[in-house]
Amino acid sequence: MLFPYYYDSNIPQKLATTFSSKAPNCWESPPTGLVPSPLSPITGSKIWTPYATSLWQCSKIYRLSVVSKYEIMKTHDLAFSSRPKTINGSKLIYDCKDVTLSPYGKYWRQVRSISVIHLLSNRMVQSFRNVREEETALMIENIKNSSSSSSSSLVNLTDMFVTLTNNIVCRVALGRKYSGTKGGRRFKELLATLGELVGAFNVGDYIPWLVWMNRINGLDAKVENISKEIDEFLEGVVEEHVDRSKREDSYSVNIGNENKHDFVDLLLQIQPENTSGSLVDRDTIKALILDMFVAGTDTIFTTMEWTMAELLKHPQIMKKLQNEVREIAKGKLNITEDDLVNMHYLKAVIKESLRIHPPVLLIPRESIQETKVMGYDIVAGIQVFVNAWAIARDPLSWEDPEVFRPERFLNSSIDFKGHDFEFIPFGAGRRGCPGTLFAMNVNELALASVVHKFDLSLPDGSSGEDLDMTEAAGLIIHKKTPLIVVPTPYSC
Ligand code: HEM
Repeated sequence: MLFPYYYDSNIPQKLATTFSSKAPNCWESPPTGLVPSPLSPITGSKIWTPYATSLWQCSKIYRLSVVSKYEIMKTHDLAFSSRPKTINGSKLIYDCKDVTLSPYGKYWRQVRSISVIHLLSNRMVQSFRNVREEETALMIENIKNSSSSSSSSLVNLTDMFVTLTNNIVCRVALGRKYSGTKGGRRFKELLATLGELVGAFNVGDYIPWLVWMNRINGLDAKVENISKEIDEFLEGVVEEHVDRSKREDSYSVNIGNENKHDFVDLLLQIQPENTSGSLVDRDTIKALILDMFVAGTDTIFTTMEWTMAELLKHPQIMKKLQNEVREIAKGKLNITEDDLVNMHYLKAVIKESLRIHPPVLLIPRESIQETKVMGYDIVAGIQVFVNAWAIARDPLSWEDPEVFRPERFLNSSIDFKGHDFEFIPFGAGRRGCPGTLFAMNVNELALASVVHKFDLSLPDGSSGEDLDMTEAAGLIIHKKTPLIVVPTPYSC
């Protein structure tokens, strides 16, 4: 007989970290911390929940995840290569026609490869270099202007990072910025709500016959309104591109020529070839655009925000980074991407930030076939959460895991590319993040430019130790409070 188990190392994270060293080796004993949810027989839900009654059991759940990360993401990567289809995800993202939420299969392979070829490949990412450099220079100018125009010289750095990432993704995906327009500002707000709703708990996913409750508690109405507004905005974007393409004489891809064609242009080019049973229909185009915003903007600005917060908390690390950046960029007005190649400490700082503050606790996977994990039979359709947060703070893999110490990456080959399973902020395997290169290019340039151009301090002379490092709840774990700083321009 097959028993479904639900591996959840996410509950409760901090407790689990504290007690993990006391956990017995779960290879030797059955994972008693994982038992069927007492509700399962009543609800008929396929998901069985952890039923931890003691701290010891919590720690066992955690240990299990430490071992099973290889099992899930390497040994049985194919078996766990799908995503659970949720009610909110289906309603908000065109029936999960995007890359992130679509179930494993031919369609997912096709849309993932389209997104990589037309936006996320090394070649495409390099071709957007001018966009990154222009937008970063603009952000630096804005920081300078905001600090001089406000009497208290305070600057909301979180806002600056949000605008930067939004503008970059808008320019490369949609061909222009929308931040100055009313529609663009509303789209930004809608994306924030959409992010919350995609990750929000929907009782119908777990207890299907209680789905009616969403009509009473207002969730259904909220989801419908948001998806309608987002669809109107995206329709407008696609129509604008269709009109433009009709006017252009030649409609060939020209990556070398200042990205004459953006992501939407390229998606529209694919569309006519597949008229019957088209894989890339209008909804797919809108879903893929949305995917790039949902997966690509918050994750990037969150990394910048946490990195900067840790630098403010650790002035010696900030100084060491500034010395590296200012030495390499000596005599230059602006940092270019060529300068980044030799900024080894910068790369170590960002890695350490991703280790201690991974922006995503990994998106759930779902089993597509019967498989045996660690001696346990798992049926198809079981959700699995791999907790990147807990894994990257595991004392069995990391010395002083709670300490922010970039030096640990300096003489180490450990990278985030999905081969070193103690550090997987971008996931691993078939469903690993395809936007890693895109994200790191934006992150490195922005962070290096800020520390190059400014000395930063906290308002009212407060010290880094006072900085609020509380994490906000949600799919993307950003800082609960925005990062407000006092920037003093540094004369290069
Ligand atoms: C620091 C920035 C980023 C982080 C930390 C991050 C993290 C992740 C993680 C953890 C996953 C799930 C991996 C798994 O299940 O194994 C993922 C998936 C994904 N990411 Fe990212 N990501 C980042 C930036 C981006 C960017 C910039 C884009 C695109 C513009 C992007 C597009 C995607 C997509 C499309 C998927 C779904 C892949 C699939 O299911 O096949 N990400 N990301």
